[in-house]
Amino acid sequence: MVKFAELEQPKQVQQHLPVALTAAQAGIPGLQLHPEFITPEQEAALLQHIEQQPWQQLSKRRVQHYGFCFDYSQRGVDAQQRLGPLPEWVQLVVQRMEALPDVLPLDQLTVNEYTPGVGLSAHIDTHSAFSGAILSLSLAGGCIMEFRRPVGSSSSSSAANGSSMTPIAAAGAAAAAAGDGGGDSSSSSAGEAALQQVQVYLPPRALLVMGGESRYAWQHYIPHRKADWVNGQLLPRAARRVSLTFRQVRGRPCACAFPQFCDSQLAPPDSVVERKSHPADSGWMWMLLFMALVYQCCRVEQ
Ligand SMILES: O=C(O)CCC(=O)C(=O)O
Ligand SMILES: [Fe+2]
Repeated sequence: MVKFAELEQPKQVQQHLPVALTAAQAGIPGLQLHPEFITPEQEAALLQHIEQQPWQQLSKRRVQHYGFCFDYSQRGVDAQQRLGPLPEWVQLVVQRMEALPDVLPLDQLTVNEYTPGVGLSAHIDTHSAFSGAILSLSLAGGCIMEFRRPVGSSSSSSAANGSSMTPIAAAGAAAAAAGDGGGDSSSSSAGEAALQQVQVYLPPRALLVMGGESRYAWQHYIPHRKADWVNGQLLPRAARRVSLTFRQVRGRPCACAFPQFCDSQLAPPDSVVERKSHPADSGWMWMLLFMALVYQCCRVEQ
């Protein structure tokens, strides 16, 4: 079973930050943004097909899975459990996506429905679960998607001058390593680490392609809020945003160029991610034990 890394979101609201409307403005290597990738008619047809399929209710949003099932308890997919090919009604779009640079043949689709106020926690889609680029097609509504990664760990300098890139301080950056459950920033051994953060606006019908560094080294997330500030304009979230996330399920370990973020290339999580604090780990516990010992010794002396 392969896992899906999910991390805490930064707490601060950043209304003042510029929001990228194009991939060039975002400046994240490997990121592509294709506005109006589909027509309003194609969007309506996709929504109609989706509406005829059964939804799985999660705590805050509804989802559908095609190709392979996504196991939320494990935050991963079982590559041995194939549901079947992607549905007929999505094939035309899939063919166009597969013609884009960096996109491998796609065999897994997750449909997410977000209502206003609902977002998605920060994560890097698990390296060992999916090969190559991750694609997200937005339907019905738009939202800001935010990207972040620790400053100074970039393998490419092309990101440095991105107009929408802002260094911020946030805790627990090292937990971005693909280990699961490393999101307790207060217990991270990395302490406060500087992050680069980029906000990208995803309008309906736009296709986002996360390839290369943007897929393997940057966390992405959707803030849980009811409106987005986009360059001075407050855009209320639509009644719903439906996203189609396309991926290729990986059959073998990941050998990407970002081992610090790669669960295939890291040692088992216990040895690299600081475990959550246990009472016995605290200095106070040892101090109490020591005092009890001294007390016992003193009593024996008497
Ligand atoms: O809703 C989206 O656009 C992104 C979904 C996503 O990041 C994911 O399913 O891993
Ligand atoms: Fe994702």
